[in-house]
Amino acid sequence: MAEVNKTTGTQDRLMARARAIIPGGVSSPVRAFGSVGGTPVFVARAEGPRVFDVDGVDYVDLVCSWGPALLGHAHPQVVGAVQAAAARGLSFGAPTSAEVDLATLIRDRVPAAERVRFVSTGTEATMTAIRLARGATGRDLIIKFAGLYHGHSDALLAAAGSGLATAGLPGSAGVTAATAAETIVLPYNDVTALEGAFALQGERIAAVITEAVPANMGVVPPAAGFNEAIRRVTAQYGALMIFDEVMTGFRVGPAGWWGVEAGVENPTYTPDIFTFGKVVGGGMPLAALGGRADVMELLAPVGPVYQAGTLSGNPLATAAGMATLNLADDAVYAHVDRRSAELQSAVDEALTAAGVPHVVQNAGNLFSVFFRDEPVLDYDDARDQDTAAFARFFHSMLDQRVALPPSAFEAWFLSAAHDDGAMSRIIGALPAAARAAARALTT
Ligand SMILES: Cc1ncc(COP(=O)(O)O)c(C=O)c1O
Ligand SMILES: N[C@H](C=O)CCC(=O)O
Repeated sequence: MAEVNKTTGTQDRLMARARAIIPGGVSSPVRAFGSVGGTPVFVARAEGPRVFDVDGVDYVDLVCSWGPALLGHAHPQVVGAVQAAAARGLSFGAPTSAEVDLATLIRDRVPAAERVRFVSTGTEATMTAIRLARGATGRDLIIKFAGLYHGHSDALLAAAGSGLATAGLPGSAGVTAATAAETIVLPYNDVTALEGAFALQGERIAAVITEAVPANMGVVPPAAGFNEAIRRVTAQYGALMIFDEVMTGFRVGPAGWWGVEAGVENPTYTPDIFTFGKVVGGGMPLAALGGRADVMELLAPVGPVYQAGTLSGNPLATAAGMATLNLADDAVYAHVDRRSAELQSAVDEALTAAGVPHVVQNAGNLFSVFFRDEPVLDYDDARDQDTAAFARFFHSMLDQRVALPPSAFEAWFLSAAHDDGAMSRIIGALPAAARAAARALTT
């Protein structure tokens, strides 16, 4: 096997070429290693729990394409379904039976998604959900929570998590003051702030959008009753509840976080609109929104809320999504849950042994590690961690051929393909990484 070469050679030459033609060298900022330093790993191929760089070095992958690879990379049946679809044509710009089948499968798993519309990215799904809520209510304002990320549409970039949290940015240039003024940002897990915002301007608020479980400032589980409180307050004021399951949908369980927390049979709460992405497209560009029939039927061509997409419902993407959801049975979720619990304990043990302040937080199989010793309840807490210690931890893991998300603000992802071999490499790497983090402690 090739030696790891993290500072010279192919990766650095590629990054130099990339920077000269692509801003920052990357197609999405969080990949750029900006907060951890060093050169990003250029991936040539991936299989099961591993990615292989352009020099042929393999890494056990805890990024999993930021969530979609629930079954592991290049699952033969998923790849086969995509190949078969490709042979029939790449894109038609016309309806297909595969879209109907996938929409039906989504509704079978999440019955509250009474109607489903396909788009290509999570950003489009949440952007459309906001427009739909405004169209349904005739109101302008929306509420989002600080540290939560819903993609990069103008309305949703204020105090956003993910790449903005990683770079320490409060929002984005290029968003007009008028747009920003229509987004109210509240602290997460704070029912009093939510009730206060509605008491002040409830008749102007179209929707509250929330991640089912925030996982873009690290994983911050909703406090008991918080999602129910959003449902209660929005219903009281005639606003809609948009439940962003782009990250959690079909990953934390067959019916996403809603299935885990509210239950599918007699749900304790039911959002008006759900957004899905990542796993639902099986690694291809596909996302969706779904929800109450009367609200969803406001979308064009039935209703007055316009939304469209040349590649929406693309046949390769629907084939990948269909194959993935068909394979994602109870055994897959049980495996990912078990591996996640195993890894959480091992990280905790290694960091404790090295004397590194930390807290491991999870919601189902979704988890992340904060380099601080107090629980994280909101974005202020999440930002109050030792990111320098994380950077050292990250690079030690990478040197030992384990690829973590290159940010202290992202979740770690496992898959059904993470077998004993993959787990033993990860767990074996943890003590040295924890000692490296200990040497970097700034507090
Ligand atoms: C919860 C959540 N919503 C929306 C998005 C946006 O999805 P996409 O990157 O596909 O636009 C993401 C991830 O990027 C996400 O994690
Ligand atoms: N946290 C983001 C999505 O969930 C990371 C993906 C990206 O923005 O590139």
